[in-house]
Amino acid sequence: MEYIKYRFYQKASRCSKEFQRLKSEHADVVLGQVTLGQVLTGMKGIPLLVTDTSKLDPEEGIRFKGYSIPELQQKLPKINPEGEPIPEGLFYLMLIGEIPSQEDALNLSKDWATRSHVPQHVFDVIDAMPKTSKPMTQFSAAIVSMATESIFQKAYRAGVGKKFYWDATYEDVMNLIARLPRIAAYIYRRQFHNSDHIEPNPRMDWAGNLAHMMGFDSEDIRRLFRLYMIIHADHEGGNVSAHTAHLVGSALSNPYYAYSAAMNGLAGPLHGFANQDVIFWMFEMLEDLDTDTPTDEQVEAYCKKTLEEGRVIPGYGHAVLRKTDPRFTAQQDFANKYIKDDKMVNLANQLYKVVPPILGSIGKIKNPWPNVDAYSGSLLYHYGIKEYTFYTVLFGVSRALGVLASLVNDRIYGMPIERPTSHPLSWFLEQAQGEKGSC
Ligand SMILES: CC(=O)SCCNC(=O)CCNC(=O)[C@H](O)C(C)(C)COP(=O)(O)OP(=O)(O)OC[C@H]1O[C@@H](n2cnc3c(N)ncnc32)[C@H](O)[C@@H]1OP(=O)(O)O
Ligand SMILES: O=C([O-])CC(=O)C(=O)O
Repeated sequence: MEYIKYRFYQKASRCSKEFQRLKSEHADVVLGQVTLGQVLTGMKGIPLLVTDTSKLDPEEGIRFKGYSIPELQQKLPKINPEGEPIPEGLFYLMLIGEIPSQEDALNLSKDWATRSHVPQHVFDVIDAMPKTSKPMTQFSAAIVSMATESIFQKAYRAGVGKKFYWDATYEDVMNLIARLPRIAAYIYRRQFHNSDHIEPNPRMDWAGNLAHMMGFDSEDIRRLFRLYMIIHADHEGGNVSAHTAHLVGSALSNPYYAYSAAMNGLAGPLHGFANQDVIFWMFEMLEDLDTDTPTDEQVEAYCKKTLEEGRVIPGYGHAVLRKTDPRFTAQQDFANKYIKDDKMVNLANQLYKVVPPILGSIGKIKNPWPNVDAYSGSLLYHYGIKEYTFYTVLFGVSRALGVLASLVNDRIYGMPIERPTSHPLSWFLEQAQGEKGSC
């Protein structure tokens, strides 16, 4: 058994026993109460999911296996000591629970490079789609079309026993993660560079190779991509993309099905689509105001207009966070360090000053602060990746790291099919007021 798989098995099989023990010995433990308010506002705050890769604190933001983003920037292995850590190290941490050595991270890079061959039919599926289909549509279709390769599906059909499901899932997950950069870059070059494709460089790291295949070979962009792929990788288990992969996977659908479904959720404007929506909205603002350097008053007026039209301010607000997202701060720090006087970066900074008081004054918005999406587009745009309809695909490449590490955990823990209970609206009316009403 290869080293990382063996390390994972050693660690996770102990946790798997704990999971099973809790299930059999402590099933009656009460974890909390569920209020009608929680049911009617998207099940927020109900402790319903077991996810080991990361945990989100409303005030502090995300921690991956206990490590904050600044800690990861210090501790995870780097290729360039002046740069950002490589995402391979974060995947290792989320899967195994330990900060990897440089050698561990580089071995993972090599492992993914050997798994990165994308079957021709996946490219054919992409090429068969009209150019009018959005990059996320192509991404999701490409991923599901790769289910032909699923080792888990074949193993299941062959009658492999439950306790080996994790092994086949692990293989699918590693292959899928290894191939996503090639698929994403293929979509990018097809859509925006006349199908002038660039072959992978098997000697490069996962994120650097993605930049390379998209046509960007500067150290600046590699540094940005490594940061981007780390900060978007996971956000505990309840966000739409992670929860979708977990739910679909719980039916023992193979990882390709589960991750394609997750990408359909990420493509929604309240979730990952916001990172392309932010830059779209910022350009719309500059056009409407007919200036590249609006005053705070002009920006404020435009935000109010957006709200009056019944739209959300993209990149602001969060279902869990109640403070500025540390992923926003990491990107702002990056911009402060490496970027001088850029139009869209300046506007992102200006919005951070102007938007929170406006949203805060409305009253109903629980979090007036920026989330990760408020900054990412400005950075990508600055470095020449101007085709913002593609941005969510980059998010989708990154999110695989956390979500698919969790899927391997799901299978080694032996998690059951997920199946909560539903009731008609009349039942909830009856619970609340003693009578069903007319619905
Ligand atoms: C990677 C990510 O997925 S991060 C999130 C990316 N999404 C965005 O940036 C889109 C803009 N933000 C939003 O729409 C929301 O803040 C969400 C979807 C992120 C969270 O939604 P919720 O948990 O429902 O937030 P909350 O409880 O604060 O919502 C209460 C009300 O405030 C509104 N609200 C919340 N954020 C905003 C915002 N940025 N602009 C305008 N209104 C907002 C909600 O639409 C809701 O209105 P309603 O009562 O009329 O339906
Ligand atoms: O946590 C959430 O609901 C949304 C989010 O920020 C993410 O998935 O990265």
